[in-house]
Amino acid sequence: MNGHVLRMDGVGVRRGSAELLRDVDWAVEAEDRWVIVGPNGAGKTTLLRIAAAQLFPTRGTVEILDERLGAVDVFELRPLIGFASAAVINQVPDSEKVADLVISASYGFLGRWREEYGAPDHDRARALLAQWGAAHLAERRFGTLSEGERKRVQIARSVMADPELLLLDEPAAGLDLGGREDLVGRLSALATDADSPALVLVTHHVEEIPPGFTHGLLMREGRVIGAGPLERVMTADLLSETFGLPLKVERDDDRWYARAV
Ligand SMILES: Nc1ncnc2c1ncn2[C@@H]1O[C@H](COP(=O)(O)OP(=O)(O)OP(=O)(O)O)[C@@H](O)[C@H]1O
Repeated sequence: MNGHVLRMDGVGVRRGSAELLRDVDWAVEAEDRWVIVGPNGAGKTTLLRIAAAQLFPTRGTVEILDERLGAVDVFELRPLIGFASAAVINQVPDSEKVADLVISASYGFLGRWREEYGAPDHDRARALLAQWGAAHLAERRFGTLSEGERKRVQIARSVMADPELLLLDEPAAGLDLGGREDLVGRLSALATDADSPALVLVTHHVEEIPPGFTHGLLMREGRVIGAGPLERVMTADLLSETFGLPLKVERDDDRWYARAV
């Protein structure tokens, strides 16, 4: 690989007269841990879906794991990318057993449609559920889980296939304070593990940025407002421009906080 896990140049997405993304240049390297921060409708999920090889841009070029989007079979590429998002998880039938949902990711499927899973697959699925604090949910039906429980299972599933790029779309959305802090801690452990894949996490809240994340991409109205090392982009000026209101930004013990002034 040339060092980039993901590279976008001049990426734009248009739907009718709406510009969902405009002129996005972005590069993610293997050791990077990125957060994408921006208000509702900024284009974060659209950008993530391109990174997940789920959506083709209208303009620009995209390289994922050294393959050019548009010139590669996306069905070969997608199993190398972990993607935890509401859009994926909403397709899971309520009756799906949690352990089966996680294990089926080893072949890039949703639902346990293949039957030839071996003991190592089962062991890995159980270990991942334990790593994300969901070991006790393995035998439950997905439809019976709470929002926070679903998030944990979703992340365990997204790492099952040992991806080279892991994309997490708002993993802390809908969690209570204890659940959020627990998840931030687990994501921080993931971020600081040198064996982890390149990480990209989307959030609306700077308080949810786990320690160990290294870079930030700030988005507003489909454009990049700032991109680079976290300490360079998490400034009051750039975040105020991103959210369209004057903000005060503080850092304490590797966590970030923002409030209106
Ligand atoms: N097919 C479409 N036609 C027109 N506009 C669209 C279409 N699909 C998405 N949009 C708009 O594109 C914008 C970006 O959507 P996207 O889901 O990427 O934003 P987001 O930053 O993830 O938002 P949120 O934080 O609310 O999840 C939104 O304003 C959305 O309404």
